[in-house]
Amino acid sequence: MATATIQSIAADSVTKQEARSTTYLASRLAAKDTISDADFTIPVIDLTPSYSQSLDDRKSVALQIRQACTTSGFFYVTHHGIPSSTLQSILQQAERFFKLPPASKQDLHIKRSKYGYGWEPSEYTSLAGDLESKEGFNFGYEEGLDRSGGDGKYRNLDGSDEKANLWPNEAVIPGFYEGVGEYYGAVLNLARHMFRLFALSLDLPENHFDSMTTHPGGIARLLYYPPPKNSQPTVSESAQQKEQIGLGAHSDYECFTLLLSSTTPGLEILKPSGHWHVATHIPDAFIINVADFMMRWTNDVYKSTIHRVVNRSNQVRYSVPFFFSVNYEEVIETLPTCLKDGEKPKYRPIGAGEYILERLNATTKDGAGFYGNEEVFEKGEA
Ligand SMILES: O=C(O)CCC(=O)C(=O)O
Ligand SMILES: [Fe+2]
Repeated sequence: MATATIQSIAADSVTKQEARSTTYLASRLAAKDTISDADFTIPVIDLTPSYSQSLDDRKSVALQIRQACTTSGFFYVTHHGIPSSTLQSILQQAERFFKLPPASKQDLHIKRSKYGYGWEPSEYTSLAGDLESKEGFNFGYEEGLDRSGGDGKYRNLDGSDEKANLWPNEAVIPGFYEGVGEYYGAVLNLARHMFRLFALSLDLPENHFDSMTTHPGGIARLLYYPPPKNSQPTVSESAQQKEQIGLGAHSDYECFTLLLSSTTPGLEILKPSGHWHVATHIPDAFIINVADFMMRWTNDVYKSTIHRVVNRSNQVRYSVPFFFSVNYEEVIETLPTCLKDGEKPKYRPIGAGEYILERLNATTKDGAGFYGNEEVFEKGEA
């Protein structure tokens, strides 16, 4: 089993330090990982048995999840129950959104949000100091998007209860909210199902996380990656300076991410050797990866792995990550099943919303956040 640790983070260190994106990234890159590239696989997990009445069938899927989460931290899922038409239609909504004239997107600018919601123009936000070519649209959980109807208790990342999403006007892009809602509702259901499998995979009762995901954090993004401006981009390491970064190297913040993308490849996952693995596109599959909050919760038993996006093709790439968390007011402590006899937790208890907001703001200049800020990172200071 891999033994990567985040060396710079002591048990009770403040998360402000941990959160700083370049510091965090550097510490993760410096962490020693004992698995080899040969053990670094991104398995394809067929979810069919996870819907079986038999607990043993469900546990067989959980075991595969555990294997992936303790090594590469990434896996594909197929036969997840979301119709292909729903997947295609959210990618079409993304295409429609990004084709809107910039003037229609200005009202939704991310600088109008305290939580990083709304429209991110190209080269506006950055995860690792790179000028990122991607354009994005971010939104969070709201009850209207939850097929379970929710329980009326949703709170924003900072505990407030105002409505925080920034939606385009229906007249500007008719059917957008409904289309996004169809997808969000479906992926939220799948995420709750996955959490039950995660519970089994961690030797916990299957319903362990259910009560923590009744009005959960669930930030989704529509992302657009233009083809590179350079004429002949190449995957060779020597040509790295020619790469046009779509989304800088990072690990995700929440519990786990479900990623849908168009057929254009671009997702690159950092292997133990330091080389990038270019993820293959599998039609109708999701890529799921462990995120930092889950890594922390499991005392590093589950790995969140660094990844980035570089579009090396001459086609546009669209993607729709969904970052799943628990109810933001939950305070989490290391899961007991992740501690060996006598082992101490590496991390202090922390609130889910508090942690994610700090990580989000840490990607901005002086940690000031996006709200009201015209410039959110120092361009050219990688
Ligand atoms: O667009 C992708 O393929 C990945 C996006 C991603 O890693 C993110 O938004 O955190
Ligand atoms: Fe990511």
